[in-house]
This record gives sequence, C-alpha cells and structure tokens, in this order.
Amino acid sequence: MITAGNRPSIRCPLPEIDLGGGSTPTKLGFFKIPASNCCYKSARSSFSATVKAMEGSKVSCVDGKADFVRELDKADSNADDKGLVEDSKGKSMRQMSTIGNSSNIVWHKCSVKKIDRQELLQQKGCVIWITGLSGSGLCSIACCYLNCSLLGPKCCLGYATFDDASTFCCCTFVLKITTDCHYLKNPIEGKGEQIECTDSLDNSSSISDVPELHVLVQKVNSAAACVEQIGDIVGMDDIELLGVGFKVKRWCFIVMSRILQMRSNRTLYESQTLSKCQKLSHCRGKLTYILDGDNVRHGLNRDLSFKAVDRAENIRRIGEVAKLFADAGVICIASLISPYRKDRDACRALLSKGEFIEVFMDMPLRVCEARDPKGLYKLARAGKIEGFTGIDDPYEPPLNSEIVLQQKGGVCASPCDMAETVISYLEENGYLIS
Ligand SMILES: Nc1ncnc2c1ncn2[C@@H]1O[C@H](COP(=O)(O)OS(=O)(=O)O)[C@@H](OP(=O)(O)O)[C@H]1O
Ligand SMILES: Nc1ncnc2c1ncn2[C@@H]1O[C@H](COP(=O)(O)OP(=O)(O)O)[C@@H](O)[C@H]1O
Repeated sequence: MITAGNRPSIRCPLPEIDLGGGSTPTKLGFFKIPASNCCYKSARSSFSATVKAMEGSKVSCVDGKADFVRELDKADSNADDKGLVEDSKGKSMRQMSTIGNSSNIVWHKCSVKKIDRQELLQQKGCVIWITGLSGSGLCSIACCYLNCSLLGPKCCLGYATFDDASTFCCCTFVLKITTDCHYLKNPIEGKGEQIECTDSLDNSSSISDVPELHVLVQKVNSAAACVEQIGDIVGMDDIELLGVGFKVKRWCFIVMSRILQMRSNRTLYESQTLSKCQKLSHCRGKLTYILDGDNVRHGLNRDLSFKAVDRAENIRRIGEVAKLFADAGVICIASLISPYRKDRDACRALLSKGEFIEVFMDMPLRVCEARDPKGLYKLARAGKIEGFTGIDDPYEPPLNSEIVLQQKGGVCASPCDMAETVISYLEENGYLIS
C-alpha cells in the first residue's frame, strides 16, 4: 500500500530524451527541460512584450505585459506578420486595434491554417448565400443541398459507390432511402415512388434482414422491365454481391449497379445516368451547415426586429458567422431574405474572392404569395403585419449574383434540381475536392 510521505522510489526505463545536458534520467521525478526545446517558448516570446497598448487602454499591465497577453502566453499560437509593426529600434511589435466598441484588441492567428483544414476535409470552405423573398424556397433548396452534400460512406455502411459506378459499372437505378421513407426514383423519367417505411432499416446491419428492401427490389425490377435499354434485371443477388448492406442514418443514395466492363456501346440512358451519378459522387460526404434566417432569429439574433437597421444587423452577424464556418472549411449555406443589396455586398466583402456565392431565388412575388406557407402574406395584405418584404418593404434583387434560379416557361424546377445547379457550380469552381 502506498501512503502519503512514504512514496517508494520508482525506477523505470525511460526513452532516451536529449535534455541538452547530456544526462538521461533513471528516476521518475521532475526535471527541467530547457526552454529552447519547447515550442511553448516561441508562442510566449511572440506575445510577450510585443504588444503595444493604445492610449485610453483599460488593460492593466504588469512588467510590460497586459493581463490578456499573459493569458495568451498559455495559448498555443504562433505569431505571423498580421498586425506587426516595428518600434523605433526596429523591434517587431504587435499593433493593438480598436474595432467598434472593443479597444486594445489584437489579431491572433494559429499555425494550423485554413488550407490544412481544407486538406483534412477534402473540401474548400465557402459561403453559399441564398437570397430571395419569403416563400421563394430559400429553406427548401438549402435543405436539398444539405441532403445531397451529406451523402456517402458516413451515411451508410456497405454500399456500391458512385465512384465504382462511374469507373467500371453501369448504374441501373438510384435508390434514395431515408429513415422515414424509401424513395425509389427512376432516373430516366424522373418519376419517383414513395414506399412505406418501418424502423427495421435502422436496426438492421444486413440487407437480408430488411423485408421492405425485398419489396423495393421487386419494384425496381418491375420498373426496370419497362425500360428496354436497362437489360438485365436487378436482383437481390446483385445487391449482396456489391455489398449493399446498410444502416441508414439520414439520406442515402444507393446505386444498384451491374458490372459491365465488357459492354462498349453505352446507351444514351446509361451515359445520362452516369453523369448524374458522377455529379452526386463529387458532392457526397461534404460537410455543410445551414444558417437559416428564421432559425438564427431563434437564438443569436433574437434581439432583432424586421426594421431595416435590424435586418442589416441580422445579415451582418450571419455574414460573420458564415465567414467563420467557411474558415473552418465548412460549406456554409446562409438562407435568408437579406433584402438590401449593400448588406449582402458587405458580407461578400468579408470573404476572399470566389468564396461568396450568391444565389438569387428569382421567384415572382405572386408565386411566393400563392405558396404563403405561414399565412404571413395574407396577414401583411390585411395590414396585420407591417414592413413585410415584397408587400410594404423593399427587396433589392442582386445585380451580379453567381447563380440565378428562376422559373422557366412558368414552371419551377424542383428544389433538388435547383440544388444540383448549385452543386454543379461548386464542382466547376473547385469547391468539392474529390
Ligand atoms: N416583416 C417581415 N418581413 C419579412 N419576413 C418576415 C417578416 N416577419 C416575419 N418574417 C418571417 O421571417 C423570415 C425572414 O427572416 P430573415 O432573417 O431571413 O429576414 S431578413 O433577412 O432579416 O430580412 C421569413 O421566413 P421564411 O419565409 O421562412 O424565410 C418570414 O416569413
Ligand atoms: N422549387 C419549388 N417548387 C415548388 N414548391 C416549392 C419549391 N421550393 C419551395 N416550395 C414550397 O414553397 C413553400 C415555401 O418554401 P420555403 O423553402 O419554406 O421558402 P422560404 O424559406 O423562402 O420561405 C413550401 O411550401 C415549399 O414546399
């Protein structure tokens, strides 16, 4: 038994550590590691005595170091050139700034850079800013995009990948499966079919445990039989052969594919399907986060009204948060009315060139008003809500947005098809590193 004050001397072999003094300790205890061996020192030296306080500073200083600077001494942070100025002796000093109501603040950067995060995530952070009238589909397209971008191995175990499909297989069908419904889509005709769901998908790890999937396969087969070009009928064996056993968490696309290495003359259908699958494969597994105007107003921006000045603040805050997400490497979707051009442009100015992708939901007011999912247009028309965008408050459409989504011939594309337009843009502009 070990009691206080009666600590046995413990001997254990330690790995060779060069302590600079030439000795290797054999006894467990405290030993001094020369400061020059510690990266801590470089962080310390970069902050201590290099901060120049500004007049009127309320920061207390001891030994030439402000309290918060000593706090920063603890942080693992490397100095960079940002904010460094030289004093009269040519020594580097970190410039303090006053921004808004904050005085004596400095900019700290970390040695782990944005590019490191991008490499880790295999994607480039950016902000997709979706603007338009209430009811134009801001939320719907953002959610569709999110579903598409999350697809991939993180969502299902064991599956036929789109990459496989594009390299050596020919896709016959794309099944889109969620925890609450199965959705079978025939990519040729774009027709879909809802299939009843049970919980068994969630609890099963093997495809043969899922009776609904057998039903699904039969439906695939009967649909396949109607399309001549498809040829062979998809069966359970094909699925098992390709390892399509799964545990579905959110959304999941599964390609039921047949290996068609020998087939040279691909039909139009096959190439169309392939290109669609390739597109999806590029965006799956990408980390995306939505900042929705309504949702953010439930928390961070709960103090803001719909007066112009508060809308501007709403947009400014969301722009700043979106910028942080993009810096973290996340594809951040900000979906909010953001009616004023100058407020949106100010957010654009926060980001590097190309990182702010403005998407204009160019839906006519009459369409949005006819949808009126919350009944707010009706209330606004009746004068029960004041300052409602599009009714008695302005909306300034973007002049040069990267993407404009609008009806064609009076027909509105589905939110998913619209999301695909955004995905294509990201793909073409190198935001989805495959
Ligand atoms: N006066 C007024 N004008 C416009 N919109 C109103 C108003 N009052 C409430 N709402 C509902 O709030 C949602 C818009 O919030 P946002 O944060 O996107 O607006 S803004 O960007 O600050 O203009 C928006 O919800 P969604 O339609 O779901 O986007 C509106 O229905
Ligand atoms: N592309 C679309 N085609 C048809 N209806 C749509 C489309 N996008 C959205 N909707 C419908 O319009 C309504 C408003 O959509 P929503 O995404 O909530 O708009 P917002 O966030 O702009 O208020 C919803 O009932 C939604 O189902």
